[in-house]
Amino acid sequence: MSADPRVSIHPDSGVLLAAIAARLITKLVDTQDRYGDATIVLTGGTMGIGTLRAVAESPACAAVDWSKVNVWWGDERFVAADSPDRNVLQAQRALLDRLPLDPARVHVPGATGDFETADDAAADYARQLADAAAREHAADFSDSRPDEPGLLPRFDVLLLGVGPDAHVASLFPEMAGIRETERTVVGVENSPKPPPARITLTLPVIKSAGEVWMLVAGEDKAGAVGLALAGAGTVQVPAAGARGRDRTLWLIDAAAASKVPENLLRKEPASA
Ligand SMILES: O=C1O[C@H](COP(=O)(O)O)[C@@H](O)[C@H](O)[C@H]1O
Repeated sequence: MSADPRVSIHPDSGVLLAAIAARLITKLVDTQDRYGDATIVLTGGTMGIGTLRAVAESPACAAVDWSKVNVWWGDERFVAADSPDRNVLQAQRALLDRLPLDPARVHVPGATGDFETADDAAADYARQLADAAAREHAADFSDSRPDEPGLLPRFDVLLLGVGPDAHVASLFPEMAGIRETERTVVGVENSPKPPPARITLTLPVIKSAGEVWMLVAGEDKAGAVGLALAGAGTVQVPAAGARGRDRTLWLIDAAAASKVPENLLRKEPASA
């Protein structure tokens, strides 16, 4: 089961980032109230890193118990650990370095110094996922947690940027990664967007998240957003397939919304 997309449009990218940060902080606080901890899957790119900067700037940032936040990445560029291209490094500089995170809860995809190929790093990240899921399920057989696919931890909110070609994470149109249905993580060796080698969660994993938030700004993304929301095929338009089980929220600015189908544009704001 997955939730149909809801669209929330903000006037420009500055307002959008502030709104996303406010939603995210609220989501993490609410989730910690319910479960004691909260799990977020981060994304790189303009909006992904911009969101982290906006969280860092928010006075409400301290409302979250960051020591009980589990952090994952939806994708990573397979480059040296200290490369400025690393989504992890950018996220650390934008926000994570200044938070009292528990290092055991921060799950970092591998870099070139540690693994020979992107596939090797992907296999390691898949193991990290499976280990976390095993620990989570062993600790909590009982109660209120929703049913989970066997090999995955609970993802409360998974953030995704969208490329002008409609890629999400490092799942690119027409490439092998977007067709993957068995593995949780795959290596990418020939990404059309540099750098060419990457590690990415696959679509079934993205769809296991409770909430998937699509963060998009700019006119160059309008075509991709319009196609995804019009229900294009997932292999051609990966963003069309990214959905959460409970909520799929498109948080976009007016420029990115210019080709959204009329029937999806609501007068009232999307419900929280
Ligand atoms: O390369 C990547 O691109 C996407 C989208 O980035 P954007 O700058 O066009 O917003 C990003 O979500 C992904 O994490 C990243 O590796």
